[in-house]
Amino acid sequence: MTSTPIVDVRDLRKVYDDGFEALKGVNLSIRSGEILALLGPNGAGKTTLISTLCGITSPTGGHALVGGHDIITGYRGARAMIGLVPQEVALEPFEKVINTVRFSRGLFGQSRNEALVEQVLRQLSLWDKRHNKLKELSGGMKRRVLIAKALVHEPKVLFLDEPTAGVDVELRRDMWQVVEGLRAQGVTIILTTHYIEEAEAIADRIAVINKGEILLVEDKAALMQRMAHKTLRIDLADPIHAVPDSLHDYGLELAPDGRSVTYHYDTQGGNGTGITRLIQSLAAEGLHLRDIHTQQSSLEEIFVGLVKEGAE
Ligand SMILES: Nc1ncnc2c1ncn2[C@@H]1O[C@H](COP(=O)(O)OP(=O)(O)OP(=O)(O)O)[C@@H](O)[C@H]1O
Repeated sequence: MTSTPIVDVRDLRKVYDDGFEALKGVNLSIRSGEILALLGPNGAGKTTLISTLCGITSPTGGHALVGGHDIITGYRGARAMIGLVPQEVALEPFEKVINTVRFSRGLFGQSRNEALVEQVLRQLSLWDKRHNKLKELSGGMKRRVLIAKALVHEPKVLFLDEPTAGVDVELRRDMWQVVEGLRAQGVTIILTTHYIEEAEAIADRIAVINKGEILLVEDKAALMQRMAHKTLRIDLADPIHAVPDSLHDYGLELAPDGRSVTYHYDTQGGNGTGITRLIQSLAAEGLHLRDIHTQQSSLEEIFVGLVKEGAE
């Protein structure tokens, strides 16, 4: 089933004034109601992509629609649907929490809605601090204020640029809960992160970006499935020319020098890994083992591999 994406990015390009090509034809369809994690190393283009979709930076090529509104020709319509929590904490230090959140609604031309302001502040555990000045808040609370500002105009699509950069583990988990809660309300969430753990914890899908190009967009569950895949390399005491017929069912790969065989297995398989049986079968064939090595393809490895490939 294909439904219309809430954010549809087609061949989006950005060349900065100094000639730097930060987005090299990005294509990305974001589904309504999903949490998409945009994962990439420093300088990959994550902020540029988000800023472009939010109308802060102008693209130099391509198109993007947010809720069916073109980000350039339908700027107002697109912007009205979007909430942005920027990476940098830029708040007026002497302003009170509740006022800064109220003003945010006004900025979008929306009428006062005290009930909503209260709801958002409570949701982010800021209600007790509502009369505090921003300079009196901790770093983590300031980040929550940024989220409150983004939420108070009831966005359908929320961009979070590195929401948990530099915050402690506990607050990171709180933030994840906030994000989950928003998703439950039907908000589509796009978050950028360096933390693979964060993408693993909350994303429905993961997009990997490097050097201005999207390298992969995949359901997290499918990526995790790949993670469950492991390989076992068995070094043999004496080289062999061919895998004995009796070992055929294990699907072993023989190294070209005949000194090792590789076995693939799944840690989530229902019938165990088969390793014990394999080792017994090797012994029954009179093959002696010199060493064994296991390897797991983690999301981290997939990510590092992709980024390295892209660099070549
Ligand atoms: N105004 C600008 N002028 C020229 N180059 C820029 C400008 N803004 C960003 N860049 C470059 O574009 C590239 C992408 O930057 P961007 O901030 O989008 O990356 P990012 O993926 O968000 O990185 P990080 O994880 O470090 O925040 C970088 O090489 C950066 O130096």
